[in-house]
Amino acid sequence: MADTAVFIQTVDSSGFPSGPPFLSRVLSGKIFRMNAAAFMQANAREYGDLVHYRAAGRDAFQFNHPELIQELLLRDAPYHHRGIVMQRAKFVLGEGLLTSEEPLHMRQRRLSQPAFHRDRISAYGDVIARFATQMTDKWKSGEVVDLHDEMLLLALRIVGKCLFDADVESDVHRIESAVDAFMGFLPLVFLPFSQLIERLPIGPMQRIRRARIELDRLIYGIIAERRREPGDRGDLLSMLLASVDTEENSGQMSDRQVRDECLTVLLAGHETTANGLSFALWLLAKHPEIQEQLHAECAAVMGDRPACAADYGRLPLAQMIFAETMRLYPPVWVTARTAAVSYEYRGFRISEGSLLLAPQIAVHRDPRFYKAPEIFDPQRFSDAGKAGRPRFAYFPFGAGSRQCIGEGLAWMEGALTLATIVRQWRLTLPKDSASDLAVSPMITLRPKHGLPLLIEKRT
Ligand code: HEM
Repeated sequence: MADTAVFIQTVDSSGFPSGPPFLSRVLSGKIFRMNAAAFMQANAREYGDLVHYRAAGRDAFQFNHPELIQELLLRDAPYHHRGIVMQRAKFVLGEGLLTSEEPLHMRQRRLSQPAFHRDRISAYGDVIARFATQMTDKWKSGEVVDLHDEMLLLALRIVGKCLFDADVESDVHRIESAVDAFMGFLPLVFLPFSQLIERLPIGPMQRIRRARIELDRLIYGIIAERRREPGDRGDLLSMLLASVDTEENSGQMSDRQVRDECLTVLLAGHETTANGLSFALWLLAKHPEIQEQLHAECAAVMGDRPACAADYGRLPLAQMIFAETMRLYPPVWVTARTAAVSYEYRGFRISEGSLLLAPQIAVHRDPRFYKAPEIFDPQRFSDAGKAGRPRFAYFPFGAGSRQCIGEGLAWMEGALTLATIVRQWRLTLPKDSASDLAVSPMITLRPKHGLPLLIEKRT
């Protein structure tokens, strides 16, 4: 049995935990722009469970052990603000759930929560299965298809329909290019004087401003349409609008706030799920034996009919495949905070403004908690496989008061979409495909060059 006790390396001369030298390279932004995930993985391997370095002109602390992750995301949460990427993301997202601080965040979360209740998620299950079937009905056997594009489109349609009862199909390309523009913002955040750069008329900022205008037009359009035909449709937008209507005069929630929440959920709710699904399909193409096991599960549960919400609980292998995929390729690959105050932590001083980083991408591949961590093995998420593993060795949806509000929807989407595809289709890597999947760790972890796979209809 591996030694799983917390290991913090000897303090260096400056009174911090150990960390990588050549700080100037980190400061240059190059590491964060090109290589942040690999950098954090190397830190975890080489410097132990709490690593210190300088990044973006601040002290950065990297937390690499489940016990430390729990302390960071739960116990010490009152000492923290959002990470700097989310703080700057207000430029696009405003004060939505992802970016807002307490007490606004908690109030908005309470208002939004009913739309993500278990009973609502079951109702969304049938929408997921229907849209996934519509997608595969258009596929042609023997073609190589970029399934990342397909997953983005699917996830966007699902979130649009379930949470806004809106058909976003005609706006998909506008939304995607807005997301791309937004991702291009990430490298700028880590440059010195990044707040000044935001105000400059340079290419990436111009693109983001244009994207924001496009997104505003779309969201305010959906809101206006709903105001013309008010009523409770049981979705998130109904809940937000109802609260505007009742609280308008008390000034507690404005139209702008509804826009911020809608935009946040639209962006947070589709790119992550689409990336998770894409990684799962790639892993299934790479592991035909596991793909066949999933096909057998789907055939036993669904026979010749398409999936429906009620199948979700009967597809344990589909769920385990999605779980193991997010272990290896967590769509949110690092969870970040900044210290809102200075505080003592395990004998160290964390000063106000420090960056606090919990990298899923490193902890999920820690050999102390996952034997042969590079191997894709969905059985790690069977009851027996999970037994004895610390809760915070796996946190693809974060934890604590900021834990993903859409987690239930994402699990349902993951399992039902994989089942819909694999029941009828066989996926293989096209000839001459690289044996590794190139990934791009921006705000989310995404396949770098799309996901071209050969799809063949099963007979
Ligand atoms: C596989 C898919 C998904 C993954 C891996 C994922 C991951 C995460 C993570 C790690 C966080 C916490 C961030 C932090 O602590 O700073 C988060 C927050 C959030 N997610 Fe997700 N997410 C997924 C799908 C969704 C979906 C489907 C929705 C909505 C439809 C959604 C909406 C949100 C929102 C609104 C927040 C902010 C919650 C808050 O701060 O109260 N996510 N997500």
